[in-house]
Amino acid sequence: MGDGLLSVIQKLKGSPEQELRIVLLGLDNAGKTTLLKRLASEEVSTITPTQGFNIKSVQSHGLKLNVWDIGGQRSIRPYWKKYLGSTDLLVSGFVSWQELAELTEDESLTGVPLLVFANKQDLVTAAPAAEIAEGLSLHTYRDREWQIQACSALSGEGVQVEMGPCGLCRAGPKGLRSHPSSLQDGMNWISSQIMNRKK
Ligand SMILES: Nc1nc2c(ncn2[C@@H]2O[C@H](COP(=O)(O)OP(=O)(O)OP(=O)(O)O)[C@@H](O)[C@H]2O)c(=O)[nH]1
Ligand SMILES: [Mg+2]
Repeated sequence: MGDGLLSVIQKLKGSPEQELRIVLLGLDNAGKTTLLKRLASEEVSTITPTQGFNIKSVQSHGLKLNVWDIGGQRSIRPYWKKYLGSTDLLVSGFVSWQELAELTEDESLTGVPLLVFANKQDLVTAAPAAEIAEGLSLHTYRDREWQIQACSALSGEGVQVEMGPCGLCRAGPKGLRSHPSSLQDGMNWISSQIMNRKK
């Protein structure tokens, strides 16, 4: 973690509690509920498909993160946009670039940072984060901060991280770098993004 990020987090610790709304969106079976439960340090072995939505409040670096996990089944997708109002951060994964572009065009998401979790990295069949970033055309997102975070929500482990134009972290020679605990780093990134927005 860079010194800059660390100092932002340290500043956060001394500030009064702030509440943030984070929305998790993605196709069914992507692992959103598993990620939500992992973030809340809950058991992740018995999770069923989400019919509507789940909300959990997670404390991170003195921030209260109200995380909304929206079901990704086809029948629920038409309602996704109803959940976007007052969003501070959009977390996504496993949507097509068209779906992501359409979602992020929603005016309630103007300038809202985007964190993409490239989940299920424990599976040999998982697409690498760089491939997902390319598939989603993340490099074309110039009007918002974005980050792609490879992880396994099941194990809580992360593999690699690549960051967008925010400059908090420079990509390595292949556009990726190893990272020991990317779920936590994802939360750190969220905290720093929000802090910057609230300044
Ligand atoms: N191998 C592996 N399996 C995972 C991972 N994350 C989630 N899963 C599994 O994927 C399945 C779907 O996970 P969910 O968390 O229910 O997925 P979801 O995105 O909430 O799905 P919907 O609620 O239908 O939108 C479950 O069987 C999880 O155990 C992961 O990182 N690795
Ligand atoms: Mg779910």
